[in-house]
Amino acid sequence: MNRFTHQNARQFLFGLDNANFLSVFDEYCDGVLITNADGIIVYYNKAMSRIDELEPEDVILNQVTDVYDLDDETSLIMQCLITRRPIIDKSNYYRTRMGKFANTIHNVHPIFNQNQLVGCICFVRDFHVLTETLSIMRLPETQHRMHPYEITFDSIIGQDPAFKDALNAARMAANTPSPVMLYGETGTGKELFARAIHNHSPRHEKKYTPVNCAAIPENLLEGILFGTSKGAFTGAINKAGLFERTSQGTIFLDEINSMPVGLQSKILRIVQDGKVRRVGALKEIKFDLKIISSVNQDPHTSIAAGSLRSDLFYRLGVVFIHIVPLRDRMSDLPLLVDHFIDKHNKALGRQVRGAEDAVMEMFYQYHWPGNVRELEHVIEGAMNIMGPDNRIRIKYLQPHFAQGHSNYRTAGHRASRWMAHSSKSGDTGETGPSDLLLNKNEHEKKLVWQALMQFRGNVTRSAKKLGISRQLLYYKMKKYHLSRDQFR
Ligand SMILES: Nc1ncnc2c1ncn2[C@@H]1O[C@H](COP(=O)(O)OP(=O)(O)OP(=O)(O)O)[C@@H](O)[C@H]1O
Repeated sequence: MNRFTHQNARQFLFGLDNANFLSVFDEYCDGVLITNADGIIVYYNKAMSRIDELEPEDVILNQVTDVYDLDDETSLIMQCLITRRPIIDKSNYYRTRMGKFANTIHNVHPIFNQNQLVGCICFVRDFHVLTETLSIMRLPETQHRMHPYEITFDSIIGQDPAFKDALNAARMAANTPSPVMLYGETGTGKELFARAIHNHSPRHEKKYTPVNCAAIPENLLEGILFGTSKGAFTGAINKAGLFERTSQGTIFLDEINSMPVGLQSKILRIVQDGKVRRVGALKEIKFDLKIISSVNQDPHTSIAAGSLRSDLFYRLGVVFIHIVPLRDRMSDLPLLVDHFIDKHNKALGRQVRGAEDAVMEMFYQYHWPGNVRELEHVIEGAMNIMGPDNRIRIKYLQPHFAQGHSNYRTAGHRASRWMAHSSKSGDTGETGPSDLLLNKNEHEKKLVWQALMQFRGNVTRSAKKLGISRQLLYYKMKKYHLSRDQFR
């Protein structure tokens, strides 16, 4: 018989006077479990007891590996104690020794007392609710502020040649059943492309299901995608997965390179067979879907790193579309800025006319790690605080953007595209400190380049911006080996 109580256990771990804070956890919404340095459970709250369906009295002062059907390798608590490092947001699928299965997210932290490891504290969030609903799909971004059905290729802004190629490829692929893989950094518009493909496809009246593979715990993903069958595991119910439920529509597997490789092989098999089998079921069910997937890392790098199966890449990347990052299509900046000002004018009932030159200059010089999404947020943020003014000015930019911009410049990336261009054209951009003429030329070339970039090679508008005649601008372009086509 277990003769220990909570109070004994607290004393066991921390000593009498230091354990009063533990009462905070008694009613805490998530499970909380504390062990000593040997993995002996010394605290176990009510939420934990509900998740495991075990009584604290049966658990406290037992070894973790005796309570759960886990060993030193598979128990996150034991791993935390062995490595002495925290384990953050790790999904877990475990079984208690009494046979209860649980789907959880674990956060486990080692506890040190004067540099001595004395135990660990484990916070456990129950994901049972998710398995019940099986509807963990990512909702389309609210920022679209456009009904998803309204997203067409016309709502995707960009004239850059590589970007237009991507749009054309997507437009053509919308009419075929072949899978499409979108590759682009965060915020480049992958979801927008996926939605436009669906809306242009013959399947547009059927369902469109976006699934954020990175956001769903590994152990739930299989059931969510393929469905579950009663008896597959304790508590499992008959439920169709998203492949089945999207019948004849389009499924968008976002960030497929974050999906566990084991599950990637299953996806490959079912895509090849055109049939899906619910977890724990014998019967296979046919499906007919357009599959769009996305990767946010160069697939060849992901394959080399082992996070993407090459066979899946070749299967799903039949049509492979690269969406270029914003920093590589800066000629689209004016268009995008106008588009977002217009969009937020409508949303906020404003009449903002544009951004002042200094803002555009700043935008050109920035590297936009968050791509178009970041640009939109910067504009929206400014429009929220500019009062009745009708131009976006530097003072309205959010401090974090100004900070990010300044960090980027201080890190030596100033006008990186400019520098890249200078070195490409054989001009290193380096000037001796006393070489005034060279410095002047360098500065002039930079201004010409920026104006042409801003107006996408339009000489009349660029000359006007620079305050010089068109003839003089042509002369300067010749002098600096710049052609209009470079900026279109
Ligand atoms: N070319 C574009 N034209 C208009 N809006 C765009 C464009 N590209 C992106 N956006 C806007 O930027 C935001 C982010 O786009 P989206 O969610 O499609 O990016 P993503 O590549 O899927 O990002 P993540 O990988 O982080 O999910 C959305 O609000 C979208 O409307």
